[in-house]
Amino acid sequence: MSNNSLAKEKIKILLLEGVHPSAVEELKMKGYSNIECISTSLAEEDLIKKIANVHFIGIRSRTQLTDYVLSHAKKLAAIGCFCIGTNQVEIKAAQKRGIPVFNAPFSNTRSVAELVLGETLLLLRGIPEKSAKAHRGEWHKSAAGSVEARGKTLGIIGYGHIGMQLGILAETLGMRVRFYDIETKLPLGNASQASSLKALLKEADVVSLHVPETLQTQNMMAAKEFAIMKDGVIFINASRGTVVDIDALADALKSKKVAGAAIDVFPVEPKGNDEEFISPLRAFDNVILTPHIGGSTKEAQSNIGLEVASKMAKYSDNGSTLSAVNFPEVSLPGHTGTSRLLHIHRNQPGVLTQINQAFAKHNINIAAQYLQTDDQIGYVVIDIEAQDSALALRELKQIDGTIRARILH
Ligand SMILES: NC(=O)C1=CN([C@@H]2O[C@H](COP(=O)(O)OP(=O)(O)OC[C@H]3O[C@@H](n4cnc5c(N)ncnc54)[C@H](O)[C@@H]3O)[C@@H](O)[C@H]2O)C=CC1
Ligand SMILES: O=C(O)CCC(=O)C(=O)O
Repeated sequence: MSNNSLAKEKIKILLLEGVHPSAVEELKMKGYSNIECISTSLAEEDLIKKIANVHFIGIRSRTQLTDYVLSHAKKLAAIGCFCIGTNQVEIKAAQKRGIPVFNAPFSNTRSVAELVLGETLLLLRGIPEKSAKAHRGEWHKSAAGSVEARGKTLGIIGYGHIGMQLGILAETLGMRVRFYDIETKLPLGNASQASSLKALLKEADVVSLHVPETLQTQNMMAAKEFAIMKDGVIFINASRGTVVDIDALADALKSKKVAGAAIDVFPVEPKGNDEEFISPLRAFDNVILTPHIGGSTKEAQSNIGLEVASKMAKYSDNGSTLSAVNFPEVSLPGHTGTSRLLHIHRNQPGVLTQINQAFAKHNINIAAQYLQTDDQIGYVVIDIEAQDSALALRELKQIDGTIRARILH
């Protein structure tokens, strides 16, 4: 966004990847009309051209907002990830440019948990394989290898929002729930925390992954981990594709170590519905393959649209950064009769003192001031008399450590 206040109709918003229309409705209701919607992600060179002119961008999981792409986003004020995962954005690169990133941390939780539970039931009965055979005209009526979920152990790796929700649903079927997490977590229902990943893998009949993509979770399921699992284990991944070594999974399926799997996310995913999906897992009838649709339900998408759009509008309207993933969180009251200025700076000693001294020098009266910092940046919001705003902005831009300063309105 330019450094000065911009009329709402001039604020350009780009929504990619078929973000739900509820987002557009919400933005329009808040007075934003300059919205472009594109149903796919964009190739890097197209993205770079588009992003150069927008103030807000909304994406889902496919658009890669790298440091390089963001270096072309000179006007960008904020990023909305219309999903849970934010690994597709170089978060630190956005932060160092003073760009907050918002997401929807809960809106598709239930959808993922329901899908995983359904897949668990189907895989425990060998349904994908039997169904594939029936499609080819083969009649495979047999109880061999088919078991009930009741009494089986579900091992959840990553006991966050989705893992917890899944655990509760699985208990209603009579499953025993164990989980592994790097944090000590309060178990819901009768679930209990395993002392180590190895301990969990040894005892689970069904292993389901619900961790974020991080350096630590990269290939966290590889040959060594499959070897520890029970023979005939069911394996589910609806977290991120980078978490599982797919070749190791293919080997474990070939050797029947893994009796069935459901995979929703892949190390490399097609950019759009017209691109071929390539994976060694296509060879297996006992693997449910889904095109990253864990969170793709009407309910989830509609809620996500509303949630993220309202966070972007709130930031644009009054500077609130509540629940931004890379920014100091400031929840702000509205301001009437004053002008609001935002100042984003590197977190170094003395910035607030410099600001207050600069304002005092010109007798600029501060009606309200809010400051939050994290380890990297500081975020100050200042309400002043409207007539002082241009001068105040000039002063803010001179402050040592400034990343961005602008007048909201
Ligand atoms: N397939 C799909 O469409 C969807 C996929 N997702 C993916 O699912 C992931 C999980 O979502 P939520 O449960 O909402 O996230 P969350 O942040 O609530 O929970 C993640 C949990 O994983 C734990 N964790 C992190 N690193 C770990 C490690 N190395 N070992 C064990 N535990 C670890 C965390 O402590 C936390 O408890 C998201 O990050 C996203 O990538 C989310 C929604 C839809
Ligand atoms: O629905 C999407 O586009 C992505 C869902 C997802 O993986 C997430 O919310 O992290």
